[in-house]
Amino acid sequence: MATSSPPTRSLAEMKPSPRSLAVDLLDRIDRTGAFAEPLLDACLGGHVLRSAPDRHLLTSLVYGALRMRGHLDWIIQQLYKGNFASMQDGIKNILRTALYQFLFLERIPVFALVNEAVELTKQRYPGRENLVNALLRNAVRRAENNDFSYPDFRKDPEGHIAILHSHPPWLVRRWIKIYGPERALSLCRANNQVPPVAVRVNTLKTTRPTLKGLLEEEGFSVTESPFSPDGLLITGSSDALRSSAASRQGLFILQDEASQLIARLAAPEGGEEILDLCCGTGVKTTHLAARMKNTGRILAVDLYPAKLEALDRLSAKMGISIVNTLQADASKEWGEAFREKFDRILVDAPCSGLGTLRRNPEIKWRLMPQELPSYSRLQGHIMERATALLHRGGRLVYSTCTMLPEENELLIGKFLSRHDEFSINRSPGISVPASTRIGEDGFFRTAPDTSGMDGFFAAILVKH
Ligand SMILES: C[S@@+](CC[C@H](N)C(=O)[O-])C[C@H]1O[C@@H](n2cnc3c(N)ncnc32)[C@H](O)[C@@H]1O
Repeated sequence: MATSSPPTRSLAEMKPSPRSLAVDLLDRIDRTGAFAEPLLDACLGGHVLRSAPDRHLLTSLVYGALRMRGHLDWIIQQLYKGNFASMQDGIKNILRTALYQFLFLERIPVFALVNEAVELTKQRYPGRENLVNALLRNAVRRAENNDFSYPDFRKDPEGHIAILHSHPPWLVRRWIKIYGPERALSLCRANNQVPPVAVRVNTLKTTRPTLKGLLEEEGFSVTESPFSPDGLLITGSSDALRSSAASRQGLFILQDEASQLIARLAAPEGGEEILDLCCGTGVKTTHLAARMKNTGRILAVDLYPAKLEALDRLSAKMGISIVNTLQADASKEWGEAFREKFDRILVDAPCSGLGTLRRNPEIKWRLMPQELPSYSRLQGHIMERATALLHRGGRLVYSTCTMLPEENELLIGKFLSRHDEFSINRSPGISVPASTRIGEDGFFRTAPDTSGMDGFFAAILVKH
């Protein structure tokens, strides 16, 4: 990919239209490797855009252009005579956002989107506006005449899915091999849908019916989540939800339903000693604490101090006092003081994240297949270290948000072959909606195409 940067302009210097901001954010995502969500939050939080439709358009453009990048780039490459790989990334993003609007959003007049793309190019890449104009007008004309011939699903399922449903070919090939072409198609289709806005109720401060009522009073349309007993699904933008009074009071946290089920699989009880080995910013740690009614103790470990600081802030906001944080590398040897100390351990392992492509579409374009073995290695090392820390009879939950066997079933299979003191807990005593996601092999799985939840995997292990 070309790495040359556009002339730098601060947000303040730019015309604050949703389209120019979308291009700016996409450029930053490409240049810095940042995730879309925090950048969008910061941009929307800065109130550069005031009207709700403009804020919504910005969000749709950033996520849409990322989700459909493979499809959009394929179209551009059908029309561009030069070397697409060496086209400036900023020009690619101008073309992608304009084309995305034309192909996937309704009620945006063609002249408006072409004119704005051309104007933006004039400002940022003077001399290239004719190219952008010609490419966009050509793409619009050919699309209107149904003049693009996409690969046929029966003859070339990999090409069809990769182009039409916008996933990298290597990943489509992997999923076809694992799940077959039909399932790979439905999974990739689902990955391009806008995910539901799901929140987990902070049961230390309120109840699900009470929070539902409060959010409805604030104007949100709310339903109870079908799988997580602690969840609500909200119609509307997460942007508005974040600035709600209920959010400021720490009455909920944004969390996908599948992710909400993981703490339930760990089934912690009040008064226990829990180890959360890869706690991140504490989305699941705070759920564990709530399930324990804020009694007992949780040691929350992560490699990155900034995440632990965020966890401390979240705990305070949610009224949690039983969490201690520790910055450490969970794949390294632990001291004697920790030996068989814990009743339950959660290893929410660092993983490729391929189950969350609806929410983090940038992952599919960033992840390189050659990186996958390093995830499995790290996951294996962290699990090895965890074994000594759990006392006999204790529960070890391994979870990921990915859908590749080497990070999930195969990893646990190898782990069990090395540790006959562990076995899969087949009757973990958890509530019905969560247990329906556990297969005959004892593994917990969710997927966006089968349940509308993110793709999670978990194994509940017990130490004898
Ligand atoms: C899947 S995320 C955890 C998400 C978190 N449990 C939550 O629910 O918010 C995996 C975490 O592992 C952390 N991590 C990566 N390598 C690690 C290591 N060697 N030791 C400890 N933590 C690590 C990452 O910083 C990341 O926060």
